[in-house]
Amino acid sequence: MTEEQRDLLCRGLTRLGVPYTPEAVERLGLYCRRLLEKNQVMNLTAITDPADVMTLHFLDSAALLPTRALGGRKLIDVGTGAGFPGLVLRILDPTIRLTLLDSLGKRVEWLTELCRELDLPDVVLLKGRAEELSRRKTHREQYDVAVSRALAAMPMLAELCLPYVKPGGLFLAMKSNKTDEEIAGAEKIIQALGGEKPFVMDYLVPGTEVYHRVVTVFKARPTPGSYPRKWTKIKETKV
Ligand SMILES: C[S@@+](CC[C@H](N)C(=O)[O-])C[C@H]1O[C@@H](n2cnc3c(N)ncnc32)[C@H](O)[C@@H]1O
Repeated sequence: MTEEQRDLLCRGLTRLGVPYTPEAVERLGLYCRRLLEKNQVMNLTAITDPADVMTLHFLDSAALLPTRALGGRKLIDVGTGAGFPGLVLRILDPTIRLTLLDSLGKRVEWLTELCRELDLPDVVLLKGRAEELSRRKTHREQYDVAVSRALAAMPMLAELCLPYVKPGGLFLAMKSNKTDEEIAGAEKIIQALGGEKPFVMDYLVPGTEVYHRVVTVFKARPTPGSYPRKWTKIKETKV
């Protein structure tokens, strides 16, 4: 990582109010390098400039840390892709007990290799479809927090994520700030899945002029056994 990139990252973390150690910054530097190297041969991200990785991937992911009590929590990142936001959260807060889930075997294999190289042996990696794995006892309502970014529109996303969350836990969806309609359209299904009315908070991604949003759903009740439905049904959900 160049001095400039390190500066961009550290200033952004400070602006977000996220504490960091030199080890965490080193790990993020290596993560960025491996991501861009692998991206030459495997589709991991549309972002190819290291400075944009610092802001639009790392700082955007880190924006979940200051406002939410994630420390010590069991957290699942659903549809993690190249590890966003989950792996960034775990690097910056080593007390998070992290599971990364994705349906694409090649991405999960790459993440497994990356976690080995970053010396993060406690990160659990799962290959499978979100709507199938949440039916297993070992995953259903076993997590304090489910997070997800850029996986699906809010009504579908809620059905993919809320079944993982224990009653009393949280579902955090990372969205663009132009999602009022899809969030309003998800209220009914969120309630059916055991969640309360979503709470929306917009933030500026440090080092950019981009506003993103965190949608927080508190899970008040268990998810009925009829959810999640099969993918063919889920995707018919109107936005
Ligand atoms: C657009 S990418 C977003 C990746 C990452 N969260 C990010 O923000 O950069 C969506 C990811 O979700 C995965 N995915 C899509 N449908 C899924 C499902 N039903 N269950 C699990 N993963 C899924 C895809 O393989 C892909 O890696």
